[in-house]
Amino acid sequence: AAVRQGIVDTVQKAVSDPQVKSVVICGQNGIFCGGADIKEFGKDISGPPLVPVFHAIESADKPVVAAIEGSALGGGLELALFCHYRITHSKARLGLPEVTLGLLPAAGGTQRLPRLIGVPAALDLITTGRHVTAAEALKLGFVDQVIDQNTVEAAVKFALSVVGQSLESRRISTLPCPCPDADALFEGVMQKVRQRARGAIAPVTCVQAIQAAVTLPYAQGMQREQELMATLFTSAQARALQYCFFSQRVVSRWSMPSGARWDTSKPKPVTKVAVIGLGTMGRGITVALAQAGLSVVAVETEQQQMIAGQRAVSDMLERAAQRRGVSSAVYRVRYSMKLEAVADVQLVIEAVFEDMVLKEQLFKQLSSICKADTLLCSNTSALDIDHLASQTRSPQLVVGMHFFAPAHVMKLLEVVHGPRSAPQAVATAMELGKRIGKVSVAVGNCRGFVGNRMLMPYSQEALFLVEEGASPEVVDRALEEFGFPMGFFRMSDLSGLDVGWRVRKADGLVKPGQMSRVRQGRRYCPLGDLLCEQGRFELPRGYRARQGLVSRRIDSKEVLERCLYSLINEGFRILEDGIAAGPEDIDMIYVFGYGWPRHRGGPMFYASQVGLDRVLQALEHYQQLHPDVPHLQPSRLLRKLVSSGSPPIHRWKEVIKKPHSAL
Ligand SMILES: CC(C)(COP(=O)(O)OP(=O)(O)OC[C@H]1O[C@@H](n2cnc3c(N)ncnc32)[C@H](O)[C@@H]1OP(=O)(O)O)[C@@H](O)C(=O)NCCC(=O)NCCSC(=O)C[C@@H](O)CCCCCCCCCCCCC(=O)O
Ligand SMILES: NC(=O)c1ccc[n+]([C@@H]2O[C@H](COP(=O)([O-])OP(=O)(O)OC[C@H]3O[C@@H](n4cnc5c(N)ncnc54)[C@H](O)[C@@H]3O)[C@@H](O)[C@H]2O)c1
Repeated sequence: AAVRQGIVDTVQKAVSDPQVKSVVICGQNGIFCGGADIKEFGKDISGPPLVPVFHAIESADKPVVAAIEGSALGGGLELALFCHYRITHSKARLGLPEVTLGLLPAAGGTQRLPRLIGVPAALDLITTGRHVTAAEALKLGFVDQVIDQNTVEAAVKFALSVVGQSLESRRISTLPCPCPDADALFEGVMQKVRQRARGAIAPVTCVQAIQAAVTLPYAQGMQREQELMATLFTSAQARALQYCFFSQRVVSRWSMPSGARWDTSKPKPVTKVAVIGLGTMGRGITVALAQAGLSVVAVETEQQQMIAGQRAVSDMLERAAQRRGVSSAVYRVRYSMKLEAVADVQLVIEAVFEDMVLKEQLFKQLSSICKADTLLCSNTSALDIDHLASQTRSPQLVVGMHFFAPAHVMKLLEVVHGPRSAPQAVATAMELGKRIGKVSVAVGNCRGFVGNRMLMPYSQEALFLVEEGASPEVVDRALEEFGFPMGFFRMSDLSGLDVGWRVRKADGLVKPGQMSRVRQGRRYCPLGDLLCEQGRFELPRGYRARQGLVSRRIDSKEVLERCLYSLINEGFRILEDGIAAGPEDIDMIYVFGYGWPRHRGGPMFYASQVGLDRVLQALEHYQQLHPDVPHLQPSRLLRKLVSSGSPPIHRWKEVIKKPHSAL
């Protein structure tokens, strides 16, 4: 509000003062403007509205120049689009990211950008919300000059040089918005955007707003933009997406149950890293590290794997170099079949088979080969980090760095601390994650950590539903309509059914050829094991007949409630155990690592929106029907929150109060 008032007052003064011949609008401290203050949304918005004053800028009879440094995003770029000229520093980033917040650019962005750069380019920028470099903005035609010098000085010089020149062609509102074959274009775009949006409404509404720029005169288009914004502004999806924006920043301010925190723990400098194992994960991790400019030593003991791994890493780095327009020689990766090659690195990431005996042995070896202050990290999916730490001479320097496949693409990194992990070790792993572009979340040590631990009840429910009569397609369809890119069964097929099979075998759950539906004292579905044993895919019908199970019709409501609420229930247990510091940590893990639809804000935020009492009631209902399924037993924390009146999500920590560590 204060910035808006400042703009209104100053623009009015500058426009009406005859002494002023031209005007430059700039930001402070090297940043033009990040757009509207998202924290104001959802509250009563005070202060003056911007659009009328923006129009006063455009209709001024003296040149107004935007001097863009740092960022011009959202309302910031819209302000610049009302200026007559835009001078931009080469390092600036520009864009209309409102769609990522569940909104549309409502200060004229949807009506003005297409007039300036054409409808197809505007559709791309506004429906994806992507940020572009100054060079791309120049190429697209929405900035006039890109410079490397002092932007404000250059803009002032330019503004003085154009005094007296006609501004007619510089007023975007007066430009036409040509779009040949508009109907066909919008039909095609709408179809693509709907598919990509997976249920998100903002991208679709952005297309409708841009269509108004083509079909309506400017003033009516602006009116339509406001009406469409009003439908998004108070939507649950906008709330969820804005929660994600802030949560992504909250999780970087990590803390440990011991009280250690991000702002009191200094990371160690890391320049040289080793990756052990060049399989699926080791390859992606090597690429992610090398792309961030780190020197990497990759160790693999199997000749064939070494050849295949080296080729895969080189190909990925070659493509990355082409995209960046540099030589692949900038990436520093050395390969070795001997573990001794890692002797001088500052940090090791182990990515060998998921086998505790193998990992134990490797950590013992690493502990004697590496320098005493080397950080030893494991990419294990679920194994006990503390046990691995106990194999080394410096257990305080052991943490989990749990990447997600493909590791050079997926944004999530779980940094797992054991009871003995030093705050500096956690700080170093978190900092390294940030450097390689990951959203890093610090979590406690337990089986499966946060993400995979919550996935267990979810996957079991998916199988139980098939036992009871749903087809795998019915389960997947419900989950995909909810917004997951893939349902449980498609995802299992893709990652390989044998992955979970091996984990269940290691847990002693698999009994070859046996059909018993109770294992280790609780309900169990052996369908996945039977598929692996027999290499067959159309099992459920015969299996149900042999088990004497009567098939029933299951609707998508039950699929969602059982799969999602059991996953959420485990999330509450994780909070209770102090494994995750807060609901934001769980939500960011699910959004960035497990394809949870961002416009639903993550599982814990979703539960808060559905209503905690409704989640509790549903769990109690299913628990009564399935008393042999412990994960349907509502967690104590969920009950406690409901009996405390279901406080909003940002106040849950007050109810959790003293999170105790289960370690
Ligand atoms: C700007 C960045 C690129 C900077 O990145 P960097 O990595 O340097 O830093 P951080 O990301 O860590 O950020 C530092 C700090 O700042 C906070 N922050 C950043 N941006 C914002 C922001 N826009 N608002 C609030 N706070 C912000 C961030 O949280 C950090 O804080 P912390 O406490 O954690 O340290 C990067 O930050 C970035 O990308 N920011 C977001 C940029 C963005 O998305 N901008 C778009 C905003 S939406 C917008 O601009 C809308 C416009 O179109 C204007 C619309 C006009 C208003 C219309 C209102 C009409 C209402 C009609 C409905 C009527 C309803 C009815 O009828 O009822
Ligand atoms: N695949 C996934 O989706 C995924 C996701 C997250 C975490 N993880 C975890 O990452 C680890 C690796 O998984 P993966 O899928 O990459 O396995 P993988 O089978 O694809 O690769 C493992 C590699 O390690 C090599 N290796 C075995 N012993 C070694 C040793 N002593 N020294 C050097 N190399 C050795 C093997 O030859 C193989 O190339 C596991 O702990 C797994 O649980 C996997």
